[in-house]
Amino acid sequence: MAWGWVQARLHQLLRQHPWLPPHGSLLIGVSGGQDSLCLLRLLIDLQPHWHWSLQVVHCNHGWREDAQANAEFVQTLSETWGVTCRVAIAPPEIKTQKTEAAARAWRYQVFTEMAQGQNCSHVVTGHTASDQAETVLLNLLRGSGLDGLSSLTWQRSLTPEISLVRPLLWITRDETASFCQGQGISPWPDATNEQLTYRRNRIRQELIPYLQEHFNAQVEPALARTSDLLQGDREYLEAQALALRLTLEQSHPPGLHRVMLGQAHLALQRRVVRQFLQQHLSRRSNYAQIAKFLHLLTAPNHSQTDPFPGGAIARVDHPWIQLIFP
Ligand SMILES: Nc1ncnc2c1ncn2[C@@H]1O[C@H](COP(=O)(O)OP(=O)(O)OP(=O)(O)O)[C@@H](O)[C@H]1O
Repeated sequence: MAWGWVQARLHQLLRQHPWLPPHGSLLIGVSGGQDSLCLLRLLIDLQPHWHWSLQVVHCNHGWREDAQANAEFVQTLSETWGVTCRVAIAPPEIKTQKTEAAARAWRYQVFTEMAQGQNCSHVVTGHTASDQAETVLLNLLRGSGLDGLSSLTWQRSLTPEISLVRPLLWITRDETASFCQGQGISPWPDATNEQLTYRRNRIRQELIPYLQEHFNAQVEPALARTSDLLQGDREYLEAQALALRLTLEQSHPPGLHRVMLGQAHLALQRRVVRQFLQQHLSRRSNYAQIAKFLHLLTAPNHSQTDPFPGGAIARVDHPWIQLIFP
């Protein structure tokens, strides 16, 4: 098939960025909606040039009455297009819980385990600039910092061996819809997208159209660009914070040198503490937890925090702030 501008643009992008290497083994997450069908079609069109090995995974959450028919649609279409498709069925707790967060966590677990089982080095999803714009707005309204505003990245690690790649962050949902229409592809309608009960859908269906009409017709690519710019800043700050942490960390008991940490800029202090807590408490800390740790920078000797989740406390043993486990 002759390439149109969408295939050409993706091909050019992948030549500029080594996200999906030639001969790579790609596992493509396909819901059956317009974005992931556009992604699947594009990767199939580009495959003869890149020599990828392609497989599809569909996650059946079992939430909707048409879930089984949706799964069969993805399976049949993939196989018609010559790509093997595997369907994962959600465990009962996902079916009953019905929260977006639980469903997403389960999906990423399926992606990771299936990629490991099928020896795939890359998982590919169909997130678009529209998803990125919605994520920026959602997180901005929650009071996120740089990290939340740049969370939908082009690439991140699922495991040390497996990357998650989102190569459609440059295209909007309207453009994937036109692409599908132009190719004669009829996506599976997702009834949950129509419900305004989910905050993301309200942003998609009410806030973005309002912003497009009254502020910026190109608000989706504009917010996607904001996210992209911030991604670069975040990577830089994280690298600086890591380098600093390594110079002021002791391991037994885990601690940070508070005099040296106190001399750093607040932006770096917050990141160093977050990295430190994440490493030793094995969970992400929030703004309040980081603030109470930083409070110890100037507190009297032997001051301590109340317990972090899991029971550990931080305590000043000058010149160190140490983590003490129960
Ligand atoms: N049921 C599914 N099965 C397989 N892949 C899926 C499924 N749902 C979503 N995906 C993949 O994830 C992409 C984004 O979908 P969607 O925006 O609905 O997910 P999300 O929950 O917002 O994910 P994220 O948390 O990563 O933003 C899709 O283009 C597709 O590649």
